[in-house]
Amino acid sequence: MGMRYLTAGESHGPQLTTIVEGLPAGMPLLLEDINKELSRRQKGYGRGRRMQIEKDTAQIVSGVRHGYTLGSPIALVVHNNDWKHWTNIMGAEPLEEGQEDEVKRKVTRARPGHADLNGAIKYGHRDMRNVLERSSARETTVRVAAGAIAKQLLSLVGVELVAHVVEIGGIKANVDPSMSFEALKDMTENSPVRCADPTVEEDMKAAIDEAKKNGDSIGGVVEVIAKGMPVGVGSYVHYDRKLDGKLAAAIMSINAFKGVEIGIGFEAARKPGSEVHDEIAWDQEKGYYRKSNRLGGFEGGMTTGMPIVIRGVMKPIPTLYKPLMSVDIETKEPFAASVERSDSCAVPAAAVVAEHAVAWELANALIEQFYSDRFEAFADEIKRQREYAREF
Ligand SMILES: Cc1cc2nc3c(=O)[nH]c(=O)nc-3n(C[C@H](O)[C@H](O)[C@H](O)COP(=O)(O)O)c2cc1C
Ligand SMILES: C=C(O[C@@H]1CC(C(=O)O)=C[C@@H](OP(=O)(O)O)[C@H]1O)C(=O)O
Repeated sequence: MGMRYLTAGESHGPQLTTIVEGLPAGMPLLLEDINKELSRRQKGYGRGRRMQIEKDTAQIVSGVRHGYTLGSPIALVVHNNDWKHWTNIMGAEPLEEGQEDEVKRKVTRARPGHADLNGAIKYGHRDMRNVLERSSARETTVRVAAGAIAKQLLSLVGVELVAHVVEIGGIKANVDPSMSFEALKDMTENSPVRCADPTVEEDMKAAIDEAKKNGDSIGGVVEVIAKGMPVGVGSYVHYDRKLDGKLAAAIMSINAFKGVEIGIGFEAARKPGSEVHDEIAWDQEKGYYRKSNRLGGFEGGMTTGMPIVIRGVMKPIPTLYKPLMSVDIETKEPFAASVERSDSCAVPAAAVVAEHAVAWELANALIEQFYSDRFEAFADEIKRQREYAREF
């Protein structure tokens, strides 16, 4: 059995919660490992005022003692600072007489591109706040917290990840593809936005400013690279065991993501097979390896041992200051959507989310394949697999 996690929490409710279950006992885990990732998710040019209100830090409320996992479920909580402005609007208790006027009026105007209308119809909510509170990407805070635990597990068994922004609003970062993983990791330590030419980063910022000035928003492409996965994780034997499929689903599940590529991805459609597949070689030190990595670390739904390279496309933020036309569900009248507060670009934050979504799937795949209730035995099993695969 693998790991699992649940998240709960509304964007303007008191807190976000995650429960992570299925981790072996005895794994070192520090709160600072999680908080470091939460703070990375909050950075990035183009975010709205909400990010100035929140200073995301987690609290571990179960499953860890004196810096080690216990094998019991790990529960984490992140408090929403903004909650204090929303206590009446978001309270769990029924409203008292006369209180209705105090709370903000119902949200009845659906934003194109958001979950508002479909969610309202599906769940029968006449107040779309009941939809937007949970469909908000605020939830990605605790996905990152759960992913940070996964990242810690991966790092302890020799798997490292890096995430970076490939393009924003059509402006490409043009990071040198031959750059080493370690150099890319160093370069993106403080920000996933790093461009071959630093002036390009300024161009990206200018494009975000321009979009904002026009009441618009822009999207982009992010890339996650994971290095050090052992060979043969995942499986070809059944569709739902294919690890590349699980990773694609994980990326697509992030708010506003519209496409996924592994390796050269869509480019493979335009190239002959001889320029797509990677030649196989062996040497004493590395064991089996590929001379190139155009397939991004996967053959047959299983890891090849080469770096996993996965990209995701984030659409522009749907809440726009320049209104798009929509319909009010109370009056059925058309209206031009207006907004109080929103991000104009969240691609850098989304890169950090993508990294953690990938980390979760990779850690889970390792747990499924090499599980032990004791972390040490689990890590030893992975070491043995590496030796076995090298000599095979
Ligand atoms: C980090 C991050 C921040 C986001 N910020 C906003 C925002 O401020 N306003 C907004 O309308 N959408 C924002 N989104 C996107 C919406 O959450 C998303 O478009 C919406 O939930 C509908 O889901 P879908 O786009 O996947 O169909 C953000 C997404 C991410 C990943
Ligand atoms: C709160 C976060 O992102 C939010 C995601 C979001 C949306 O609609 O997805 C809308 C905005 O929320 P608000 O309306 O409160 O400003 C963003 O700030 C976060 O990333 O932590």
